[in-house]
Formats: sequence, C-alpha cells, structure tokens
Amino acid sequence: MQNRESVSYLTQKEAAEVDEILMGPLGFSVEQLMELAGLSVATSIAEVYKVNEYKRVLVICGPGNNGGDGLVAARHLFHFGYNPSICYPKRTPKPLYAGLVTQLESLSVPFVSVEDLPLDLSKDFDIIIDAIFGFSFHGAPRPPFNDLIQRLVSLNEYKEAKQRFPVVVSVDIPSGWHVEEGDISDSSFKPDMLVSLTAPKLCAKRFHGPHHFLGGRFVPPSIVSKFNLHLPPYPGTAMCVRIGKPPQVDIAALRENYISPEFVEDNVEADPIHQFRKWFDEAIAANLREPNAMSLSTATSDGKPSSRMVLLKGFDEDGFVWYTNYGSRKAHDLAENPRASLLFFWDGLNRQVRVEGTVQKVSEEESEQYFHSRPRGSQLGAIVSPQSSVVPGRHFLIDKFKELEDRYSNGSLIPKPKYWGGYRLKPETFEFWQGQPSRLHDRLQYSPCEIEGKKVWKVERLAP
Ligand SMILES: NC(=O)C1=CN([C@@H]2O[C@H](COP(=O)(O)OP(=O)(O)OC[C@H]3O[C@@H](n4cnc5c(N)ncnc54)[C@H](OP(=O)(O)O)[C@@H]3O)[C@@H](O)[C@H]2O)[C@H](O)CC1
Ligand SMILES: Cc1cc2nc3c(=O)[nH]c(=O)nc-3n(C[C@H](O)[C@H](O)[C@H](O)COP(=O)(O)O)c2cc1C
Ligand SMILES: Cc1ncc(COP(=O)(O)O)c(C=O)c1O
Ligand SMILES: [K+]
Repeated sequence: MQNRESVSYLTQKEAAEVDEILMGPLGFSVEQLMELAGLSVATSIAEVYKVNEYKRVLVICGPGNNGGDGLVAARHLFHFGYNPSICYPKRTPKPLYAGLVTQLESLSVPFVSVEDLPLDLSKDFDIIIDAIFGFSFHGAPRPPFNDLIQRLVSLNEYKEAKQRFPVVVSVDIPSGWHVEEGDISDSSFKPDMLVSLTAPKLCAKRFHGPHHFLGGRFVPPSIVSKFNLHLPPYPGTAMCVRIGKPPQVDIAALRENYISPEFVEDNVEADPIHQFRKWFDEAIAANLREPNAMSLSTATSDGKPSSRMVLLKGFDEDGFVWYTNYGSRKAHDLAENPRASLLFFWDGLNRQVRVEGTVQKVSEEESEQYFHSRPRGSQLGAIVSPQSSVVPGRHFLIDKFKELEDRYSNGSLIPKPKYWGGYRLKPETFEFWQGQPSRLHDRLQYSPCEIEGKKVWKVERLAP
C-alpha cells in the first residue's frame, strides 16, 4: 500500500506533455494507450465492485480521449460479465471512436441518449462511470455535459435518503473538477472511486473517496525520470494498483455465498485417500496458490492446542507427510501427544478437508532424501534456525547463514541436521466439505468400521 504523501502528481501541462512524448518519440499510438487505460479502469472496477452485486453499469462518455477510455472500459466490463449501457452524446467523428462504437454495438451494448436517460439515475444503475472529461477540461461544463454532471450531483440526495444508490467511478479526473485545484466551486459530485491514469493529476490530492486506483501500466523509465514520478509498483500482472488509504470494510458484512456443483454420496470414492487425490488434483488443476498448504493442529498432553501452516510433501495409504524442526513447539506437542489434525482450505473451489489421526516421525532415510531435494538456501536455513526458540534479532540468523553459505559455496553436500525431519499422520477420519448457497454445505465424513472382519470406510453426511 502506497502512502498518499509519497505518490507524485502531474500538473495539467505535464499530463499533456507526457501524452505527447508517449505518442511522439516513444512510439505509442493513441489506440494503444486508450486500450490500456480502458482496461485499467475495467480491472479496477472489477476488483472493488463485484459483478454479482454491481451488474448494471452506465458509462457517460465525453467528446475526448477520456470518453474513449470509457468506451474501451465498457467493452472489457461486458466481457467480465457486467451489463453496460452507454451515453455518448457528442460523438467524435474519427475512425478510432467509430470503431469503439461499432465494437460495442456488435455486443448489443445499448446506447442511450441524454433525453432517454432518467433524470434520477439512482434506480437503474449500480455503477456510473464518469468518462466525461479528462485532463484537457477547462472552464465550466457546457451542454449537454453540465446537465449530466448535475444528475451525478443529485445522486448525493438519494445517498442521504439512504435509498439504494449507484457508485460513481471517475476516469482520471472527476468531471467538472479543476484539473489541478479539484472541486473549487464545491458544486460538482464526489466520486466513490477515482482511477488515475499514468500518474495522478494534482486534483487527485482532493479526492477523499474510498477507492483511489492507478492504471496505465505502460510508463517507460524515461518518463518516470523526466517527470520525477513516484508511483507504486503494480502487483504481479495487474493492470491497476490501489493508491492512498486502504479500503474501510465492515468486517461483519464480509462474506461469500458459495456456489458449487453438488457433492453427494453416490459419486464419492469409497476410499478417502482416493477422494483426497481427486480433490487435490482438482486444486492443482485450478492453479490455486500452494494447494499443499495445510493447517496442522497439535495439543500438549494436558490439551492446550496450537495450529500453524505446514506444507504437505506427500500422501498415500500410509499417511500425510510434512517436514519441520524436531525441536519446535509442534514437535514438543507431538512428542507428548501424537494426536493431530490437518486442515486444507481450497479457496476458489469452496472446499475444505479435515484429516485427523496419529503422528509418527518418518525414517531418517526418508528425511535425508527429502532434505537434499530442497533448494540449498532452504537446507542452510533449516540448519541456522532453532525453530520456535527466541533469537536476539534477524542478524543472528543472517550472520549464521552467511557463514554457512561461505562454507558450502564449493557445492559440497550440506549435511541434514539431526534435529530436522519429517512426520507422517496416519488418518483415522476424514471430512470433505464443499460450500453451497445459504450455508447448506455438503459435508461427507469418512470413519473406519469393520464389516465381516473387513476394514471399510463408512461415509456419513453431516449437517452443515
Ligand atoms: N496518458 C494516458 O494515461 C492516457 C490517457 N488518456 C485519456 O485521455 C484524457 C485526456 O484526453 P483529451 O482528449 O486530451 O481530453 P478530455 O478527454 O479531457 O476532453 C477534451 C474534450 O472535452 C472538451 N471540453 C473541455 N472542456 C470542456 C467544457 N468545459 N465543456 C464542454 N466540453 C469541454 C474539449 O472541447 P474543447 O472545444 O473545449 O477543446 C474536448 O473535446 C486523459 O484524462 C485520459 O482519460 C488517453 O486515453 C490516452 C492515454
Ligand atoms: C504456507 C506456509 C507453509 C509453511 N510450511 C512449513 C513447513 O512445511 N514446515 C515448517 O516447519 N514450517 C512451515 N511453516 C512455518 C510454520 O507455520 C511455523 O511458523 C513453524 O513451523 C513454527 O511452528 P511451531 O512453533 O508451532 O512449531 C509454514 C508457514 C506457512 C505460512
Ligand atoms: C520453516 C519452514 N520449513 C519448511 C518448510 C517447507 O517447505 P519446503 O520444504 O518446500 O522448503 C517451510 C515452508 O514454508 C517453512 O517455512
Ligand atoms: K472523468
């Protein structure tokens, strides 16, 4: 999260200059930049306003490039599952804009005239995108945009009356605001979200709404240094990044309604290990991050529990294996009480699996073999770390690590310390859980039983 103070802002003149350099010596075309700008707007919106709650989107487009960004954003939002409508009263007779309009028409996205747009915008839309004016705005808004801006101002009254009201997202500049001074006359609207493009313009300092994003992930280093820009890094492959304060959330209102295929007794595997393999393979196929991460709960002999995450490193009929330090807190627990439970949570698949049983150390050979398969840095890390004991500071670890790094820089075998190795939990019960709407989830529990002297698994459904 970037501190607002550490982000830099552009003047109106600088913003125009940046565009000129991008589209001149730096070889960009306006089409390209507009596409990236519109995509950033759409991804910022999708990050904050989820499609199942905020489906109906009105995009109000002005006559310039800001309006073009709105048209591009509308197309992306359509493909993200939103239902956009466009109000584009002053169409620009250039092939770029005509093309964007044709693309939207081919998706049957409706174009609504100012006259057909309701005066009260609060009922028909969940999101209103203000793509009216960008950084070339000057003077006072002229018709028909003055009237449209007025309708956005009026939304505040509905907000005050606590009716359901749409959120307003401004592209680059809240329309009607002075590009540098902000809402000087205090007569314009206050958007809920602002998506600044390339770099925030000075007026963004006056934006105090809940969601400020930056988009336009194309700024080359020469622009960054010429304009002395301080911009937050974009995470991963994202097209947008949040700037300013973190979002305020009502924790009590945070919830997901799970929707999953049915998980019924008729099509589960008779053997829970087979069922686990099926779900594990699906977690891998779904490209989840660390699907082998599991919470391990242990308890002392007098029943004081503790949990931590560990990584599953293998499973079969004999049990579930992970590696750790034999002097750690979990190891002390397991030495006096071998009973433990594992919990997998596969977010994205709406699934959790519980596995309970008793734990034993794996053989030294098995631990040796796994230890030497790890990256050399992790092998040294295991030697250096007296896991779960108090250390005087980070330097204690780093100094020891550097010393060992030197010692083994010739690539020689790093011996596994005696105090490091694996554990195997032999399962006694399993529970496979899959989230369903209205909290009526599927829960299938496997417990062992004997039928005619033969060990089988009983499958029972538990109430959610
Ligand atoms: N570098 C980037 O990140 C990119 C950003 N883009 C977006 O482009 C805008 C800036 O686009 P530009 O075309 O320069 O300007 P505007 O969209 O702000 O609008 C100019 C038009 O608006 C008219 N205008 C200006 N003031 C008024 C007014 N008071 N009332 C009515 N109309 C007004 C103006 O007409 P004039 O006759 O006054 O000249 C123009 O028709 C930037 O903010 C980003 O959103 C690009 O997509 C590319 C890269
Ligand atoms: C995703 C994840 C995976 C982890 N995997 C392991 C692991 O496989 N082995 C391990 O010793 N610690 C692992 N840790 C660190 C443990 O959670 C924990 O901090 C450490 O084992 C000490 O726990 P203890 O003091 O309860 O023994 C992992 C942490 C995370 C967040
Ligand atoms: C301290 C510690 N040990 C062991 C592991 C297990 O992972 P790996 O053996 O893949 O390094 C982890 C993983 O996060 C860990 O944090
Ligand atoms: K705007």
